[in-house]
Amino acid sequence: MAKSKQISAADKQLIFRLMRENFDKHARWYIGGIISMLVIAATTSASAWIMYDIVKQIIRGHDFRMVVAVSAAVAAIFIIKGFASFFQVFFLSRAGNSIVSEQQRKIYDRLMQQGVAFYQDNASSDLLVRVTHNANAARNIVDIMITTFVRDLFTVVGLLVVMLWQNFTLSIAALIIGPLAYLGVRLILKRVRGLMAKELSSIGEIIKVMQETSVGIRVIKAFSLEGLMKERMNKAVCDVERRANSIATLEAATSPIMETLAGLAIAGVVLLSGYMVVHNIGKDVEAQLMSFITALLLLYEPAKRIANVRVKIESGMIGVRMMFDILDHPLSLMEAKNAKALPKGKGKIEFEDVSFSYVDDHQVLKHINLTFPAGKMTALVGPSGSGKSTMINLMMRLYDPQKGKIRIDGQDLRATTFRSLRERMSYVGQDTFLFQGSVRYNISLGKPDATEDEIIAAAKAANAHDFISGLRHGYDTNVGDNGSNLSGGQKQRLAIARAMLRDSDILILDEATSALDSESEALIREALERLTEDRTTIVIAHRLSTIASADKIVVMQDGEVVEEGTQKQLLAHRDGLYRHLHDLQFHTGDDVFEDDELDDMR
Ligand SMILES: Nc1ncnc2c1ncn2[C@@H]1O[C@H](COP(=O)(O)OP(=O)(O)OP(=O)(O)O)[C@@H](O)[C@H]1O
Repeated sequence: MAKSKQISAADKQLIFRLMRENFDKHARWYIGGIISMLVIAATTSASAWIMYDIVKQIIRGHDFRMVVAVSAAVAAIFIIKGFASFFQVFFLSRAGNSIVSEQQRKIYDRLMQQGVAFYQDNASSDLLVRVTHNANAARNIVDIMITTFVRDLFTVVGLLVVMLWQNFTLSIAALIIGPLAYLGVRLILKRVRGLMAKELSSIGEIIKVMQETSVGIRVIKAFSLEGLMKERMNKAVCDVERRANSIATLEAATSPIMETLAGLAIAGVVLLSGYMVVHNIGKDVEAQLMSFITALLLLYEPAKRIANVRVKIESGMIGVRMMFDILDHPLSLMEAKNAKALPKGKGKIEFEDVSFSYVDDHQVLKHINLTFPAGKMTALVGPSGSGKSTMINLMMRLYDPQKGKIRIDGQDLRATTFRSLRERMSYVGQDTFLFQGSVRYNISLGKPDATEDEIIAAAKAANAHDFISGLRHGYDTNVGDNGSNLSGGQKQRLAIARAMLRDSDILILDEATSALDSESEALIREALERLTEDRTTIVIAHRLSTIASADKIVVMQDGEVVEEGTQKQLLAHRDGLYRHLHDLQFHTGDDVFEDDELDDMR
């Protein structure tokens, strides 16, 4: 962490970058805001200056017209200042709100570019804090920088000119407190930094507990984990409360320091000026002193804000740093500069000597050489952890293999644009994810410009139309949070309808392992048969029916392909792994096997 003495060079660069990136876009608002602030600074100084004329006219004035002119000037100064304050807020809040939305868009765009690996390394609660809190921190820093260094600084300079002009000796006496105030604030800075970082991580923990509660509520209830969750939440909430208190105390601690110093300075000035009046030193001394003391009193607030600016910047910089961390985080998966679209083809997929590991010391796939024939169904089978899902992850280019090549219709995936690759594929997974919205919306995600007829045809082909028609609002029924208003089998059929609508020539299917009731299972099986027809299909197969209808079966073990062939060929291998897996399932009487299918297989 940087020393407390100065804002670190890295932070200065970030602030500069933040200002540069945001100033151009919102120049109109900022220029309006800056002009308003200059007017505020000028009118504030003028209001101190005019005290001289007020006192002079009242005490010694013989010309009533001058008195009228002075009072008109006073009114004008205050009216102008009032309008300038309005425009300052008007312009700066527009710029500020626009910065927040701009930064949030930028962060989200960057997150969208990141590969799956990034999301595994970063907790979603942490990302949430970054999108919500940190974008606001960026706005605050820009606001603080501009108001402090334009409005407050110019006000202070204007008032200092008034003071020096009115009485040089008193000015020097009063200004001795400046360096003392600076020393006082420095003491506070260091602690604020550490506390802010900790407070943010506690806020992240609150969000994490809340997310886990919402997603895992069934498990929490079933295992009576309410107490445990409450304890976690309580701890996080207390941490935030404690740190917020400490930060507030520290920020407030600048007040007694500043008030004491200001009190001493003003008392000193009163003493000195009293002496001058008593001994009649100087011309129009009373008028001068009124103007001087007004300027000194007006100086206090902006000077305090300037002295405090580092504490404020320190607090905000934690969020800004976190924001730039995300914006500058290298992309885990990049599209090649000269990437080409994947041309329409039959959908043949080849793995050539592919090796892959998620983490350095654990190789998950080892030298895979394999072809998935175009227009045919290939089933991947093998024990849990053998690498089946990883094969699919690589095929969709969610990760890149460390070694070897994957080609679709002869084109290397690394030389292919993400969009064209993903457009050629549909994916139906074990856990169907549904987005907040209607049934229609969720199906249409397969092809956003689909017509109503196409959506209904896809739902019919997926055996989903009947149940959808029976829902309260038919296709307009809201599916709830991640489809919570639908059953597992219904959700799966919606996913199949989505893939039907997409009508891509490669289909990737991760079959559900969880048991469905037999009617649901039959409907899904029938829908899948329709979906997989004449498509290159790669399926992680758990059901015997799927394996039996596959054109090719690939058996995996410990990241290697140990057998491949048709069902018949593999069963003929008495000592083969497939034969072993098959016998194991058969003898356990797993209900996914049906007698007639087993007879067929033999
Ligand atoms: N994101 C990840 N980070 C690190 N290791 C992972 C990750 N995903 C999977 N693995 C590891 O890679 C290996 C292969 O996992 P994979 O999910 O491909 O197996 P699988 O055959 O699909 O298993 P299952 O049938 O249980 O789904 C396992 O040892 C697993 O622990």
